[in-house]
Amino acid sequence: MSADEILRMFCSAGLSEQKAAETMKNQNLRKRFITILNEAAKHKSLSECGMLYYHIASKLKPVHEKHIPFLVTYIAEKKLDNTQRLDAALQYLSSNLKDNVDVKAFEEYCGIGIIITADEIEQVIEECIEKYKNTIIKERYKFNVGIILQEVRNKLKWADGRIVKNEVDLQILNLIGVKTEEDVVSSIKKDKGNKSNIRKILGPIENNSNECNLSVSDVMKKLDFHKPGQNTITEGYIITENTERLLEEHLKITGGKVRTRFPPEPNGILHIGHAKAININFGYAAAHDGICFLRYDDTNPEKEEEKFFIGIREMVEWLGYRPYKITHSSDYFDKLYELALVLIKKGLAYVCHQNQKEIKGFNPPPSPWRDRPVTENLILFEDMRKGLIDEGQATLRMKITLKEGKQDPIAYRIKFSPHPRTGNKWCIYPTYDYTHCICDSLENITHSLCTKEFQSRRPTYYWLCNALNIYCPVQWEYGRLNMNYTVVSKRKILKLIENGIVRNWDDPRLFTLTALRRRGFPPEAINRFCAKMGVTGAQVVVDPQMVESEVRNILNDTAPRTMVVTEPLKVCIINFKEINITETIDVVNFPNNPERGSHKISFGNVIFIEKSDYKSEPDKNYRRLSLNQSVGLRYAGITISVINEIFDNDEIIELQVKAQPVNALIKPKAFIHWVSNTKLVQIRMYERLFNHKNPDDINEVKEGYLSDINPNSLQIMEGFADKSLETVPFQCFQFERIGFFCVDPDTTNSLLIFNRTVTLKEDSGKN
Ligand SMILES: Nc1ncnc2c1ncn2[C@@H]1O[C@H](COP(=O)(O)OP(=O)(O)OP(=O)(O)O)[C@@H](O)[C@H]1O
Ligand SMILES: NC(=O)CC[C@H](N)C(=O)O
Repeated sequence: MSADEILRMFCSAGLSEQKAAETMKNQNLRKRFITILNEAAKHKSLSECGMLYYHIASKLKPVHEKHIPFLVTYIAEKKLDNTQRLDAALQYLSSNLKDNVDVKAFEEYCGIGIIITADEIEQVIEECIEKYKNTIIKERYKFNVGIILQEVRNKLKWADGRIVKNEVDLQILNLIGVKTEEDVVSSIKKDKGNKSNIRKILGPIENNSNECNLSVSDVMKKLDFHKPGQNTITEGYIITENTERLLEEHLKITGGKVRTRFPPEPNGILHIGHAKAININFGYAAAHDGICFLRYDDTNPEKEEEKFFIGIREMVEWLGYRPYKITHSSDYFDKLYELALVLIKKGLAYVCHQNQKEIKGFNPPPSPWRDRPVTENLILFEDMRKGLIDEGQATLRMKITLKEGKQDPIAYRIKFSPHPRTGNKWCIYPTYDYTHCICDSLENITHSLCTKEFQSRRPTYYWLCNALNIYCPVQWEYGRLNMNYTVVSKRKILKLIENGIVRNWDDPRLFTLTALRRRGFPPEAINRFCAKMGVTGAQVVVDPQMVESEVRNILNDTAPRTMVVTEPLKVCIINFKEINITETIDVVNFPNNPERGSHKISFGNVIFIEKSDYKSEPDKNYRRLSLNQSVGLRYAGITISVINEIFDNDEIIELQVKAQPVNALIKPKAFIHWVSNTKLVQIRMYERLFNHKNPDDINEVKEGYLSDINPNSLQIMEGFADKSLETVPFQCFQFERIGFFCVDPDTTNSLLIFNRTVTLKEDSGKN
């Protein structure tokens, strides 16, 4: 057939001229579409069903081409009559790889024969609209119609999507009338809001975490990942003649359970971004009754240190997760080496002598050693292993040309560095591209979840598993989580430490997990924050307030209250003996929940209040203590009025006051906190470490992030707590009227040290 004839055939199947021309350019699609149309010609159904034929032509995987006549018959007989059923058909074929299709199971899977009437659709939609009636009336055209479409889909799986959508629109219109000008304006606003919405959902990875307070488990249950064993239905998965067998073996080993892994490099500490990865991997497994490995990805020996292995595990456990098993990429070094020999023998890997510079960049020249004989490759690879070739003089490369032009990724390189676990056994170490997929395969991982930047590595991942004929897991990618006003890169944090800007990796101004623990962030707050961020394909960049607000939510319920004065001013009650008050006062730990216990504090003739709670001559809105205004003391049931101010030079150093019991007549405008029998405490007040949102963006901070330090990021104060206050490191308290604070592990017997976790409100300011 001439090109013109083919074009005409495509157009008569219903393609526009432009679509037909595009199809001509795609060699595989063109060929497959012609085959399908020739098959369809036997049924004389070309013009009616052309678009459905095109649908299979564009979606059919090469291994299913043998099923073309089968599918065409179903389409021609109007049994597969819409794209929904067609997609189900393709999905069925991908998950059932046998040559002979089980017709009964197939028809059931595709809903063939199920007829859904317009009346049924109308009725189900009516019920849904009734359910959401109040919200629809309130939100009008801002209401998310997707909720109703999804519910209808759940109830009437095979209803025609277009008919459903039209009916939903119609019923909503009947309920709330046509769009008003206000609806139009607010929907424009909403659209603008959505543009900056960090939780933009991409691809099949979805959840509605912005809906309400979902837990990690709720979010993970909603993710639309494949079920174990259903690898073949995922996009881009490569099916070979071994796939079916390998998947069967895989399912036998796993018992059909979800298996994930969290694979950090033990070359540094974990940060807030890793908390997301931990929650996704451990959380997804837990939510599906599966298991998750903690696998140290230790293939760069010179960067790895024992303390990082320990620190990583500690933080995973601190977030509340228990690995099913702890493994290391290095556990598989022998196996990886054996498989490298297999690859070489298959002619799929070769020893190359190009240096790093030569193979860098886009479209580098092909290696002149690409076609060297297998025997020579085996000898040279053995020389590499024995340390007979110098570092940088040879690599083992995989023979795969990727779409993006990247060619032959490196599998092994020479490094004369001892490994923290395998010592001097190896001087060749496998790369990420070579190691990761094989380790995933050996551990029978079902979902290899990683960040978006690894998407371009997916082809190598799939290629290598298939080249070695081993089980191939499915890789899913999600967006990284980044935080404004901080840096998380290990190199940059190290610089901050070296320059004495922060004290260590766990300095509470950083966003490493150890720093957040030291600052008093409860792990549940971090997990909830991660749940709120959701699992999307888009990179998420948030301000610290987002996580801080979760911290407040948790600490409100868990941190007992106590009174601590951070900038003390001495107050002497001159009529103390007359007021007849007990010297020990019982204070509830949680005022909203008195049954959760109380603690005792002392009261006496000398107390300390905050300097800022006294102003000699305040403005008229000031509600606390002044020369002419009394103030109440929390829990003591008395008010104090100033009799005398005592100065040292210009500074007030003491107040003499008279106390009176609070009663119906004497009701102060405000009650302040105080401490009487004191214990010295050091209080470390933290602010953001950097002034700019993106301190490491050279466009924002010309001189670099080291020049962007907020000079007030740490202020150390000395105050008083009640002498009886007992604490353990990391314990959190709510200091009345000030904020949430956590006991720093630097605390000694003689000095209690607190870190400010967060202020009480996002924009704190006392009146
Ligand atoms: N900011 C982040 N957001 C979400 N996941 C992350 C983030 N950083 C790392 N991860 C994921 O955590 C897992 C372990 O990470 P690993 O320590 O090897 O990463 P990394 O990229 O070297 O981290 P970094 O360089 O930021 O310290 C990987 O799956 C990685 O994709
Ligand atoms: N696939 C992944 O999750 C990547 C993990 C790997 N340790 C890395 O970040 O380099």
